[in-house]
Amino acid sequence: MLSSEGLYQLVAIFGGTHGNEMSGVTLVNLWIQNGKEIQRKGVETKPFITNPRAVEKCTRYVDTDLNRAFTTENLSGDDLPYEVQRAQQINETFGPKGSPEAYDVIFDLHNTTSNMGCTLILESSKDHFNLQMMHYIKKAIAPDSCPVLLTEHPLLKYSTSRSVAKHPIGLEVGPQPQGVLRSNIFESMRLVLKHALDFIELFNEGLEFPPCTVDVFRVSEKMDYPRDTNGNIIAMVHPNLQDCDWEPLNPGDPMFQTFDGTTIRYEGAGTVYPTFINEAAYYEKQQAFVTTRRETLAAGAIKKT
Ligand SMILES: CC(=O)N[C@@H](CC(=O)O)C(=O)O
Ligand SMILES: [Zn+2]
Repeated sequence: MLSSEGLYQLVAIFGGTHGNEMSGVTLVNLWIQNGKEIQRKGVETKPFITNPRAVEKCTRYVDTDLNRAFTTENLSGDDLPYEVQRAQQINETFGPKGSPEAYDVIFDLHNTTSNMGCTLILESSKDHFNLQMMHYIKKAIAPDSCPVLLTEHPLLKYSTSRSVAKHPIGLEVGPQPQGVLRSNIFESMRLVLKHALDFIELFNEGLEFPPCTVDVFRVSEKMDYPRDTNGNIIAMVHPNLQDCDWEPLNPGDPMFQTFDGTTIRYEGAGTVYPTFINEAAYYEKQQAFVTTRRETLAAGAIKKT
């Protein structure tokens, strides 16, 4: 049985890791003013704006993407774009990454322009605490769905802000345009967070969570837009694929549509489940969507000692 020690859980809620993703920015600012909604017995929860300059400018970042900046080199380096300095400060306050002093749990609140609904992002298939939490949230939110995206991948994994915590959890809710607040998206993010904090409180009170399984979508392949030799995009996401995050894409299915109306089809080996379809922030990352594959993960029992 996996267990955790200590009198209380140290929890942080990050908003504004991307300054134009308004649900997290707004919720965190709300909770900085009045934290009653996020208080739980035996849990210390700190709401925190991770990239205040980007929030001020309502832009994803100022110099470089903060949610890619938490690499070992960055965290010890000293040439320093704004977001790298910020990464070092965040690592000091909420980490150090990989150390016993690090925060137990960090929720990092994001919005996407993709039609992903309310997605939980898991970084490790071996994080039984997070798997148990996600199992709890999925049950609490049913019949609404709450897909889990597993970003564990030898090449596609990236070094997130939340990765300084022992148990990093990304919350990705969409569709919502950059710089825009939509009440439905805001409220669904808030509700998932409520269930997540309830889970931590129950765990902290000594409740035992029996073994369980969690269905996840594991990141498989990054798909770029078709481009000409100058790097310019020559096709758009096909209308049959647009907004169809988490739905099966089979070999032969339409994937892109060129400006003269030609269909480009998916030619992979088997069925995949695309997500982050047409995410605005990923044009600069040469990514039209990612494919995922379904998997069932097992979580062992957990109980606080
Ligand atoms: C649209 C967006 O910003 N998504 C996040 C996903 C994550 O937090 O893992 C990112 O690319 O950093
Ligand atoms: Zn984001």
